Amino acid sequence: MDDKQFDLVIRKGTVVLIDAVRQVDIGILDGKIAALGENLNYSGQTPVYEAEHLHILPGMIDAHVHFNEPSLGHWEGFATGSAALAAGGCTTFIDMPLNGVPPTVRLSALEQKLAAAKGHSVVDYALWGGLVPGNIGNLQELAEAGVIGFKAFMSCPGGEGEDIFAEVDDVTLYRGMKEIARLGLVLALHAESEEIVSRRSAKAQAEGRRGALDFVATRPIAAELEAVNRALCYAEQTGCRLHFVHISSAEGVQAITEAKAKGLDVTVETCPHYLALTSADLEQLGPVAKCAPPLRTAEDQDRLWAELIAGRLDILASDHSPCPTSMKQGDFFEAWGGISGAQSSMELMLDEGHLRKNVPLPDLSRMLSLEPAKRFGLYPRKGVIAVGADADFALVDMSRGYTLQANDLLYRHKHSPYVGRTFECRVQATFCRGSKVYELGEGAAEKAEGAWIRPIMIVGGEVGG
Ligand SMILES: NC(=O)NC(NC(N)=O)C(=O)[O-]
Ligand SMILES: [Zn+2]
Ligand SMILES: [Zn+2]
Repeated sequence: MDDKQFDLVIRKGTVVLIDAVRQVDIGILDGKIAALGENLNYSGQTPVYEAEHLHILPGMIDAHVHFNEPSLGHWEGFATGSAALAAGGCTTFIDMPLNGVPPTVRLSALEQKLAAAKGHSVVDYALWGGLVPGNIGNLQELAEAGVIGFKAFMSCPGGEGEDIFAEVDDVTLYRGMKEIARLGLVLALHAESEEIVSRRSAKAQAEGRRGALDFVATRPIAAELEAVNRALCYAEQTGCRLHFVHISSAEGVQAITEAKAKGLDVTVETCPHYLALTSADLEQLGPVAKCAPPLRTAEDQDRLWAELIAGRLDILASDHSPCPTSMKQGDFFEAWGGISGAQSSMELMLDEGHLRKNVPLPDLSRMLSLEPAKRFGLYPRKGVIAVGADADFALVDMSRGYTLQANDLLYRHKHSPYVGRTFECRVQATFCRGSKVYELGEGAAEKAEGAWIRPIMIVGGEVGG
């Protein structure tokens, strides 16, 4: 008997590999991919999932979500947020250090975050720490505990209360970068100039200009570009590795691409909403589509697509920043800034990118899974379909169209700018470490067995994590 034994075989799916798409069987043992190949041998008792009509991609690694626990679980929590991600083909997320209270800016807060997550997430997760004025002395304890990197805001993130996540001043940013360089981690930046944004915003509101396009005009591409260039200047001086979150413009991508050519260790993320929605949609849909940086014009969006198609974007992430529906109504300046989109990221990118624009599946998968895994120390365990990696997959039906209804959403609050949108493909099932965490028609798994993943990294020459 040379039959290999597996816990599960996923049979005859069209599998997206790093540089090819092939119809193969996947043999899974102990949560890992144990074999890949045409017509694997296995015993008659082995459970089989028939995937002949499905594409199989590495599970998305969503490097940018805000799940708001502890304290703001009534906005979104690990249970509902992770269920929505599973329904969207995501198998690992990295939770931002805000808008939970306290924000994840010191060890005690990280412990509260971990306690809130434990036993509630259906997919795996890693955590961001935060860099804010006054906490540079806390970065090391957070790094040692296993955060994936640090996040800072160059403009005011919004939110209320005492223990708020504040934007960095330039001195904190510079000194924080020096410390993060020493710790060997990445600094993720929300890059918009507070100076430009706050002045324009105050003026527009004082003059009673409060519509969708008035809001957009307060956060121009120039505000993004100025912040990107200032941060790149500090990165060059400090040697800090940078990751720019949610870059909304081709200009921003180009500045980052030039910095890479100069040898800086920097990566760029955009979000599906900048590729799928425009400022005209914001006018039409209302504050449900409000985010910062804001949605751009159709021409700007075309140029961002051109950057993606040229291979100059590293990471696609949702920036799921949910809130109660009541906070997404009314005035464009007062409504919460943040889009609920986590469930739709992969379907949007497959539909808009692959089915409509012919972006090859391995290229999309690189931005959805491989690059985030590599950048944040999760590779080779995650981010790829290869023998030895975790059995994390999205099974997608590329010919099953549907129109998204609010009731399809598994978020705590069932709003999204994509409700009513028709998708040409649909996630059929999601597996995390070999366990099915979602199936269309059944919903997300009842057992929340997602694990906290710490980065595999080199600190001062020693392997940590
Ligand atoms: N406080 C937030 O969650 N902000 C987020 N809001 C957005 N993007 O509109 C973000 O990532 O900047
Ligand atoms: Zn942001
Ligand atoms: Zn965000």
